[in-house]
Amino acid sequence: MPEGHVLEFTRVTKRFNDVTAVSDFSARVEPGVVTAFLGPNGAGKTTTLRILLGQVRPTSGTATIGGVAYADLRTPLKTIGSVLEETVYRPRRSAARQLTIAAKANGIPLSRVDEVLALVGLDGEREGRIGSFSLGMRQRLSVAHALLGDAGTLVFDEPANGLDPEGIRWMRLLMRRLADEGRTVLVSSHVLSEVEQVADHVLVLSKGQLVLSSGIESLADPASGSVVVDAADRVALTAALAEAGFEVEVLRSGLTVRGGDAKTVGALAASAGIALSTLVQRGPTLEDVFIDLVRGGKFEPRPAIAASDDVEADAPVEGEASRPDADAGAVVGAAEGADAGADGVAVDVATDGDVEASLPDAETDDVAVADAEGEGAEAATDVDEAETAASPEVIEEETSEGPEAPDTESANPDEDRAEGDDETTQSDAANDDAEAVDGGQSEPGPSFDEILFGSGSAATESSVLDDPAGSEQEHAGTEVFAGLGDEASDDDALAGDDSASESAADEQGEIADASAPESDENEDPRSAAVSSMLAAAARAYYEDEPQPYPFGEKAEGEGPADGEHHEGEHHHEGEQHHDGEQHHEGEQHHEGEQHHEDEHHHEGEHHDGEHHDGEHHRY
Ligand SMILES: Nc1ncnc2c1ncn2[C@@H]1O[C@H](COP(=O)(O)OP(=O)(O)OP(=O)(O)O)[C@@H](O)[C@H]1O
Repeated sequence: MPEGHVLEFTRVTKRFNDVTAVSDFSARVEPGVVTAFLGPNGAGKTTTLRILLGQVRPTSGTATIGGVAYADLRTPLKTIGSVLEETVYRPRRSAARQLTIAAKANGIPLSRVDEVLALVGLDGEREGRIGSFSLGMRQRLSVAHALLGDAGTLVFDEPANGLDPEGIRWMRLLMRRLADEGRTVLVSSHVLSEVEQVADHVLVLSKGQLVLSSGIESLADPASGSVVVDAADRVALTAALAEAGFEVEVLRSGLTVRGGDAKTVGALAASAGIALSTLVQRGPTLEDVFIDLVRGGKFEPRPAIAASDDVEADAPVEGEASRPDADAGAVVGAAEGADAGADGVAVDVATDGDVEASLPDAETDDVAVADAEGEGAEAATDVDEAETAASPEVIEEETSEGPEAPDTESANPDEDRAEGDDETTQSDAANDDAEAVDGGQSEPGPSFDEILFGSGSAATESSVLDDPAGSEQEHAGTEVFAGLGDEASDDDALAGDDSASESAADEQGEIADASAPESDENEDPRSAAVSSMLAAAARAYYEDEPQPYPFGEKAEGEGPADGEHHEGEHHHEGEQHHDGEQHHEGEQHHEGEQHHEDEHHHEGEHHDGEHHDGEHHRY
């Protein structure tokens, strides 16, 4: 079984003309766990991953896989497999053909093609033309490609896109399994719920900067979550809570109260003479954490809940249950958040839905990018076939609005799960002293969107939270980085001249300088791996997972792990995505593997993928 590699990002910065997509990003991603790379649209996740994959040359800094830059890997596909957003394929190729080309280019036994096709559920589409595939099928094909080399490291960029609920679940289980096998799994997402259910460790990126690195278990402090409460007289209950200064969200299944615990809320209701029909203490969602974080740094990592076992009990349930339902409802009270630290902002927190919604504008405009490449690329498209090129991803033209594409799949499967847990824990709690929460003076705290976008105020200065006791476990550490709201940092960077760098960036060879991982100073968040509560939940599902996982021996000669220098292929081979053919080929643009990468890819993908296929996630 291939072993995972440590991914090391050292002070990575990437500027696209006047846009700083990634700013001084340092992080270490460990094997054996699922690390979620979280952030809103435009935060810089894709750019960071592309830098790791040698598709975009960083303006500064390094990104390495097991200490080796992508460009220096001899057999990339055997070292790191990736599923990037909006991958483009040659429409006339069959799935099997596509994978066969990649296998050949990477010295992978052709028998592996059918294996991975079966693994992703496309065995029945072996000869089907990719152009006729649905978005979800293409996504599965991308996964098949990523798994082709049985690599020890897998990178998924918004993998849920295009997948139906079952597909998303399948994807989660797959990631869980890969991590459990000791591989390194890095998955980006802007949909919190997806991450919560499978991640062991979370890296949060906001406006190109790492703002939080934490083990999921450290975030799972039930006390920092919220309370779901309901009563026949919901109006009266809402009023009482609002009056007491609680922030309340009205959801389909009840009211979600932030800033207090079940005991307090129950007591408050009792003193107001309101009979409750539901009272449930929920664990915190990532949203809760972020909100808390910004509100004066209330968030404090919780001692890592040790091992998986215990974890199972609580977490799982909570994990899912906790998700606030897609805002079904209107935010009500808002008033005071616990501490008034934050500046005013609307309070409606929530749900993924919100998150997405808000993104819209953000970075849309910036796109600037590369020029012409698009076309060239396209042209190739059809031409294609020829296995010549190998690049799998072709697309059609580029438009220019890369980044913003509308997100199709927002589809959060879980959306509604909501607090299905309404197990009514009727609390009659007689306690009267419902100290109505901390004063009602509060000002509304910032919304989750604000927090992530930093639009509002927010963030404190990088404060590093202590590691929860006993959290030395690898990933248990939690670090909160620089203020989310700081835009300053970025700006400085905006050197108009970068353009030069861009174009220059193409000098393939260098993309991702091989420079070994320079020891980055301090920031190396994370610590070790530990199974989180949520991971435990995922594992639970895992049991039912129907699909076999045909990895195993295979591949003669492909040494998994080190990936480094085994065979003799050059990095240039461009295995990255699909085929693993050299960049020199001609698909460059399309595929985005080449030098010109930077812009190309993005553009290509975005445009192509998006427009044409409508699969985009961006806004
Ligand atoms: N080739 C490019 N040329 C110019 N700007 C770019 C290019 N690629 C990305 N950007 C900009 O860099 C920023 C980060 O984009 P990136 O795609 O990395 O974000 P993301 O976090 O992956 O977003 P999403 O969740 O929407 O995929 C955005 O402002 C985007 O417009």
